[in-house]
Amino acid sequence: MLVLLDQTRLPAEEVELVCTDVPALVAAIQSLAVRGAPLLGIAGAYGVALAAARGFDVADAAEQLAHARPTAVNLAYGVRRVEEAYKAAMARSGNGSQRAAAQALAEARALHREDAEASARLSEYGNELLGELVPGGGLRLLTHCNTGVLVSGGQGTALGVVRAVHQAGELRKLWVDETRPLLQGARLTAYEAAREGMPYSVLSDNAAGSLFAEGEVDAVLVGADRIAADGAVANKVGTYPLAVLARHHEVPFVVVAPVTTVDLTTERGSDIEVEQRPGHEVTEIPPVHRTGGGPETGGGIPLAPVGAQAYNPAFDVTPPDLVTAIVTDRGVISPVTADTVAELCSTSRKGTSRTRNGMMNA
Ligand SMILES: CSC[C@@H](O)[C@@H](O)C(=O)COP(=O)(O)O
Repeated sequence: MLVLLDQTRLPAEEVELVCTDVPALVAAIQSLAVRGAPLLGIAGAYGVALAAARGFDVADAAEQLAHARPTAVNLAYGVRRVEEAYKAAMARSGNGSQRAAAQALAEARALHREDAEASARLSEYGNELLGELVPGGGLRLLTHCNTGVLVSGGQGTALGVVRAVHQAGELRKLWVDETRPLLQGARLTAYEAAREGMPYSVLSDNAAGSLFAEGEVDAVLVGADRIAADGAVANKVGTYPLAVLARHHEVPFVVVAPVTTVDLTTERGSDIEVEQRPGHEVTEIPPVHRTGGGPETGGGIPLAPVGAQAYNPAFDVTPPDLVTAIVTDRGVISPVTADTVAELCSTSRKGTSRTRNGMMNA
């Protein structure tokens, strides 16, 4: 079985969600009980291992899991990687499905461990980059959605960098966008920031403009769900307006993501499939415990007339020219162009990679 922390119940309760089969895990992914690009990859990987261990149809399980949500490329990456390991082990051992199941689990664990290692490098490189972009320390950082330990095998992506800045004694303020409609910022990032003792404030998403105008933001740090070959970045809806604000106010806009989030098979940002979610997430305040209420409602407190139509994309796409830098576990991409993305992706994991201004990271 797979035991997850149910993120829909945070910060009120820390409740475990036990998945004993693939449909339960698919439901957990779709309800955002488990969410965030790197964690989706890890969960998908373990989901395939679970299917193998329990004797389910692994190809069918992989298909269901890979398509549970469309935007975060890490989900399909994790699923397909473990599926391939299982298939290769089956081919080697004939009918030895137990051995193949063990191989699938080993592959999921390897992916989990690699994500933790990648996140440590992201924190290090991101912290270094901020030191260059905003010299002098005492940083006021703005972030969107949730990108910390809750979504990673390690410290996370953007919030992992914030944590490194905080541990270095250089975080003056973390501005936490509430991240409507599902409030991953107010519920989850604030939960992590509080546990870490960070100085933070939650703001409504539409207060970000006045915060920039008052000169209160030194840099924006966000994660990514998919980075296209042209450097466009899909991330939680509300990221693109922050990038526009950052450009207008001449504030660095930095994306932090493992290289597994770069999808060279998606040529342009406009090719990225953006998940559309149910309207009731916008038109209702969600109940902590879903009680049903029919197809038109999510069982929450109505904010709009029942039956109101809603526009509810889960993500938006920020064009590369608005991105100051992408911090990856292989180094920093800046400027962000199709060429610099391709160059970074072509470097070997253990090799050196060019970073901004020709500097090198080990
Ligand atoms: C490290 S997480 C990067 C992204 O996955 C994160 O910013 C995000 O958009 C998560 O969206 P969610 O819909 O909560 O899964």
